[in-house]
Amino acid sequence: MDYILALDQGTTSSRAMLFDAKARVCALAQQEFAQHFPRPGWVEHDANEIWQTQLACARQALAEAGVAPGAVRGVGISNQRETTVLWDRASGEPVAPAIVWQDRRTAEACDALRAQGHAPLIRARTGLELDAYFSATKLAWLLDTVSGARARAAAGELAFGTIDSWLVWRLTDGARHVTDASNAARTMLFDIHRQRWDDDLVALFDIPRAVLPTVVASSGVLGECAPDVLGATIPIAGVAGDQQAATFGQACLAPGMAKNTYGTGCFLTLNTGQQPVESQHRLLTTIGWQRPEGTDYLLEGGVFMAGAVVQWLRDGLGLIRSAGDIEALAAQVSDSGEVVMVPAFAGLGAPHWDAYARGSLMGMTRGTTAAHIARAALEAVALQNVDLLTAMAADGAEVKELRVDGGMTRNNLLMQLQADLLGVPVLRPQQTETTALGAAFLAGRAVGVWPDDAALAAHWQLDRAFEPNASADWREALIARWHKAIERNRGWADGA
Ligand SMILES: Nc1ncnc2c1ncn2[C@@H]1O[C@H](COP(=O)(O)OP(=O)(O)O)[C@@H](O)[C@H]1O
Ligand SMILES: O=P(O)(O)OC[C@H](O)CO
Repeated sequence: MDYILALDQGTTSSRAMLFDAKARVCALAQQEFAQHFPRPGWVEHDANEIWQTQLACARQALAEAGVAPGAVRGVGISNQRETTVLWDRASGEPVAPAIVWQDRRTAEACDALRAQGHAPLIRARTGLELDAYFSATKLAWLLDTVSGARARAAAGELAFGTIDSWLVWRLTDGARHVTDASNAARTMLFDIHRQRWDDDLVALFDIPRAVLPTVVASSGVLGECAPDVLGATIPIAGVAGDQQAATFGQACLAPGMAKNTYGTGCFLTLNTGQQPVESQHRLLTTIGWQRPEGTDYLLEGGVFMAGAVVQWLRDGLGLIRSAGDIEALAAQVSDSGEVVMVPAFAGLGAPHWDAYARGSLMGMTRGTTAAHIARAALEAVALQNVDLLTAMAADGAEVKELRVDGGMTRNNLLMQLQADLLGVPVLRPQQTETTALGAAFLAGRAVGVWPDDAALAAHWQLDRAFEPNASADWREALIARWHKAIERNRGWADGA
């Protein structure tokens, strides 16, 4: 039997999964690691802890499955994107804590670049919105702030990478300093059309070239694990950012196919084939995966708060004891009693991009209960995705059905609400570990475990389809009320 080991390095935990050639999970290991919030708006990770937890999970998955490392045909990596690591090439030690994608410390630097008129160039080259979310300003901040870093970087002593680069560096014992095109596309330094580092942007952010990794394909052998890391010289054969990997794992391999991942936030991606679609509605254009046969592009919309809203109802308000309880609570009422929640706790992402919006609950009366608030929270998650799909449609990219994954998709009420509010079927597959599966697919295709894309698509099995089943009047009323609430939230925080 052939095996592929998938490493899924997420924002809050590292996971490793061993898949067999039938795409079945043979073992799964997971370890959480520490989140550091040294100042308001700052989010940091210890890159060494990321590596240690990831390595421990990989070893544990192999041990639990009882599979000899030599039987693993390839390693695939999917990772939290944008998070920025800068390390010393000689010692292999990070020179500072990793700056996480959620970190807002460079928001003002982005405001200044916007005021200088750089946003259109950035969008044209990278497909991205000028925002602190992406790696470029984080890397510039590290180079400016860590003593001596810029000079050492220019002298070739330091290496920059997103988490994929960092893991490959450690897996290969420093032999390979690479990133795949889907991760490079999230740095705000990469020309997604020519598929190379962009000279103008590298100059704009004042990044020494020597610090950048070599960009490689998302599917293809890019190096080998050093023998003492996992006990054999296993090829590293697939790498992609986690949302791109999940799109691949959902077998959204043809233009027009879309998936939405409901985790802490929501990330909706639509495959637009080998043509990048330039959004006129503030969605992101990004590389899905680069392969020898070509590059597939995605349109992407991300919202910051989805499952995190449920966590807030649990931990912040104490309305529920566990995340799953929200379904029964919200089902006690047939509507939210006209209560609207705008979950802009960390500003609003696509398509609104308002860093200064803040969360609110509106429309409450003396009759409002916890059940109404719970229902409004689920509606808010679904309504944020309505805005994303509407923006995609306005960009000429129609979504006819939506494949879903992530922890929140267990919630049947939310899935039905989503279908009703979108007006398209929502399809939940049996295999919801799509991120790791996508990394395994990318690696497995490269080393011949699966002969073609049709073999991947054959592994997608439906668990349940949620069909839209609501009147247009109901839908339009909810969406109109939602937009009214969004308008009241814009620019709420000081500094706007
Ligand atoms: N039954 C449920 N209903 C609503 N939300 C849920 C449910 N189960 C889990 N969640 C939410 O899903 C999220 C976990 O999903 P997961 O895919 O593991 O997220 P991530 O990978 O971003 O950590 C949590 O934020 C949790 O609040
Ligand atoms: O680690 P996740 O699953 O929350 O994903 C994070 C995204 O890659 C951020 O862009």
